[in-house]
Amino acid sequence: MTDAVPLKLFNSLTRQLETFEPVHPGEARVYTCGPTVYNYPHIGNMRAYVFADILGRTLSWKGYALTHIINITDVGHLTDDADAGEDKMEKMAAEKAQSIWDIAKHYTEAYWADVKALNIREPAKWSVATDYIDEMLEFAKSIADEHCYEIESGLYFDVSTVEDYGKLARAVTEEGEGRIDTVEGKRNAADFAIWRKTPPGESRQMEWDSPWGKGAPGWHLECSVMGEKLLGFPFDIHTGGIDHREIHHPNEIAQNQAFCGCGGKSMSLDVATHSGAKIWMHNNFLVERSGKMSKSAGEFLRLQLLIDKGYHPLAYRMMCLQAHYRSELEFSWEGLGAALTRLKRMVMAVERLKDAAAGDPAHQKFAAIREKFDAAMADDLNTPIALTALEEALSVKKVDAGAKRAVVEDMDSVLGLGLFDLTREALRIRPKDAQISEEEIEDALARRKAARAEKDFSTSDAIRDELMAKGVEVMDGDPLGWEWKLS
Ligand SMILES: Nc1ncnc2c1ncn2[C@@H]1O[C@H](COP(=O)(O)OP(=O)(O)OP(=O)(O)O)[C@@H](O)[C@H]1O
Ligand SMILES: [Zn+2]
Repeated sequence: MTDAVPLKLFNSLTRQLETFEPVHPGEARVYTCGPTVYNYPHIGNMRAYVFADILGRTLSWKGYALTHIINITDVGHLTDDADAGEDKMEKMAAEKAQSIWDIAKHYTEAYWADVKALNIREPAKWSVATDYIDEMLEFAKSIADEHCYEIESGLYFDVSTVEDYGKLARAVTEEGEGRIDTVEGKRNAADFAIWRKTPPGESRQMEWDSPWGKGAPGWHLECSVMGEKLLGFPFDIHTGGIDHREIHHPNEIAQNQAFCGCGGKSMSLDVATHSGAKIWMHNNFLVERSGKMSKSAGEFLRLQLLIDKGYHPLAYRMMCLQAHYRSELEFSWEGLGAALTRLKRMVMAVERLKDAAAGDPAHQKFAAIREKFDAAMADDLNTPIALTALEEALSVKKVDAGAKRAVVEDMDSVLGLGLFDLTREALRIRPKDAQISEEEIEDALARRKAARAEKDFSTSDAIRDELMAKGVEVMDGDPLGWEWKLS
């Protein structure tokens, strides 16, 4: 743990790097927009949580007492973020002819499995949107008179009642009108529903009574309310994917301004605390050659697919860390393979340290490397550079193994690769469609080893060919000690 270099983070609201100064001394309170649990998360979604995890780990490492909240959206997120379309949860439940609660449970558990596999730390709380309906109604009531109006489809927020609406977004003012579906009776194109009424004659699986009739809360309201209830306004940092910078977060900010009573036209958003959170951070997208990875588009890449193809999930975490969170990252299988190899090398180097008792991380041989690591993380979470510092630490020669272990463990507590829990064997996953089991491979390799020991090279070669025919390539003298791979 170190606080040598002050932590600087990029605030999307001011578009500047800012030194982190906690609202409550010694504490860090972070809210992360969580998944909408209508489907499996794709690996692009998981990039958002790897990023939030790195942020949380860095704050802990810098010595702040962290309270991290990630919500689970189980109601209210429409198929179009800009306030149009159907509720994603209702739609999936109808398609699958299942209850929304079952859908939510299934996909929340699937998301948690990915969280675990990627070494993403558990937040202080997973706040589930439907557990906060009463609080949402209270929040909505408190801003309704001054900032909202009721029309047939629901209670709408009038964005012209707050100063600087859309400051966070880069595109809304130019594109807003064209992108946002018009709803009959809306005063401004960017106005959004904070309560959606159930249309007459219809019933929804999820609906609650409200002063504006039976219905369901708007997605933006949910995050404002859970952030306020669990962390208190203002809290330190609000995170999400870069798409949230355009609509979801500007709308949250508008509600927060209204709630804080600072929606009056004289209050500018330059006073950071009026937006509910001091710093708004956004990770860029994981993209495919064809564009942004998205599950709405049909086929998508799940973490489980990577595992089925023989890639350890932490290879994907490594891939994420190799890019800065604010850069786009293009997914490719080659890139994932390279990330796996890099992880393997680290795991092999760490294997030699496993027997050493952790020593003094302040050993002078590591001083410059530790400084580099700290400077990288403090520079808006520059994980690509931090990874190289970790590799440099691993390659320091003729040094006390205990000191090296302590330094590496400390760095890994920030990067979260779990190097001391991984083994070479654990990293070698047999693809699901492989024709041969791991035991069969190991057995063949043992027979081959025995044959070679007896200088029976024809048997040894025959076993190699036999394995090759089953898609397994024997790798004699592989510098990574891999022994075999699937060809
Ligand atoms: N391709 C991507 N790369 C990185 N982050 C992403 C990507 N797509 C979505 N996100 C982020 O993932 C998080 C979870 O999003 P959510 O569960 O609401 O999915 P979604 O918006 O319905 O997904 P999709 O847009 O793929 O249909 C959000 O923070 C969102 O900004
Ligand atoms: Zn949110």
